[in-house]
Amino acid sequence: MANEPIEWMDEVSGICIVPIESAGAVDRALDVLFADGKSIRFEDCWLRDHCRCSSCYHSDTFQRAHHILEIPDATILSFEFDRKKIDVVWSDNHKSTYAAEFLYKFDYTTWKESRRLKPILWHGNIHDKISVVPMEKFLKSVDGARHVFQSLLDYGVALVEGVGVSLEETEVVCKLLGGVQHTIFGGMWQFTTRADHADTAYTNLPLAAHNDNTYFTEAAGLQILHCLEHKNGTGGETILVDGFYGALELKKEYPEDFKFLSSFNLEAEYIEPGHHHTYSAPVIRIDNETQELQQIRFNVYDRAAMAFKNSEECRSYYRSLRNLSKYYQDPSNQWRFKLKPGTVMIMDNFRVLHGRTGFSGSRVLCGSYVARSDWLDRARSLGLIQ
Ligand SMILES: C[N+](C)(C)CCCC[C@H](N)C(=O)O
Ligand SMILES: O=C(O)CCC(=O)C(=O)O
Ligand SMILES: [Fe+2]
Repeated sequence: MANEPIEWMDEVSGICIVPIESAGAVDRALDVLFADGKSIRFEDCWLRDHCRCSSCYHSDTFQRAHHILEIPDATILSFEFDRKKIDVVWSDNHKSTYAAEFLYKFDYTTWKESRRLKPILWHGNIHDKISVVPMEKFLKSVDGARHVFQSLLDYGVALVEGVGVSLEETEVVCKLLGGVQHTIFGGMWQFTTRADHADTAYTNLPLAAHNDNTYFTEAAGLQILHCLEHKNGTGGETILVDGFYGALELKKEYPEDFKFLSSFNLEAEYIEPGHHHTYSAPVIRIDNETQELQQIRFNVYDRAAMAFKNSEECRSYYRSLRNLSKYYQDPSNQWRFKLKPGTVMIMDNFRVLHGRTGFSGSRVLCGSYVARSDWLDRARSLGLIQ
């Protein structure tokens, strides 16, 4: 009798329950069969923890009401179901109701898939693929905002044009993206060749493609750059490259190096008077279960001096970083363009690497960071991700 459907329903929200005898306990789990044929097993501990009654769950704050130690280890005494819900009576006489739509979301494969970000890999010039949204639209319409965030989710880059050429106007963009993230560099920053911080960004030297903040426990989520002026000089071209594309090329061609960079904790540091940040983590962060890419933490300049446990580890470090660098330094993988006053560039610092060519003349940029949690919060509120 176990796992035999009692009844088939004719709609996805219809549910059909079968008691199971797994582990010899018919009352320790429910098998719920949905009309589309999907069957999901819910353990009784999960069901009790997910009771949505007003004493178990505050529907106004969306928080559980009980500490995990207070949730009784009760068993299911009886249950009833119809197409829309299951009513459960527990051994301590508590009653719970579970809506079919609620339960349906917890099919593991569907749930895991719904949480997956789906970056579109790119190399070379992607000007025609990314969103270039006028400031007015970004500011005033949900549609405009969705375009910007969708482009960030897909390609890790978006442009907003028609922005007033000032730090204040740029700040409006940064706030709309989730809010200005404060760091040792400030909130909104403006920089030129004056050495306001002990960093090569504040010079006219070239910067090879890199991620910022590899030395923070949590790197900035987005980096926003707006070139306010560049006069009496040349150079200063922006370089962007998809960190995920390079990492996956490495995985194909040098699987050992991919393995090394996704497991070895590389230390990065930032030092200036009064500050000393360091952080150790893999250059390529992946989801251990799905193997999906989560973050690239690549900055050849901000690497700390390190000791290695043996010569093999030391040699792997240099070999794998050089091999990964080849993809990032390959001009055919890069998108190079000149930032113009009025166009704000936004990039996903967990994925896309940025750099610039050396320059002469007076070049002034402003911008800010936005925390990853804050921009994903906006994207989620706009209905673009779960
Ligand atoms: C604030 N501003 C963006 C101008 C500079 C950032 C500092 C750059 C640093 N080397 C890093 O890569 O994290
Ligand atoms: O000057 C630029 O275009 C970018 C410099 C840089 O890497 C940074 O500000 O993080
Ligand atoms: Fe940078």
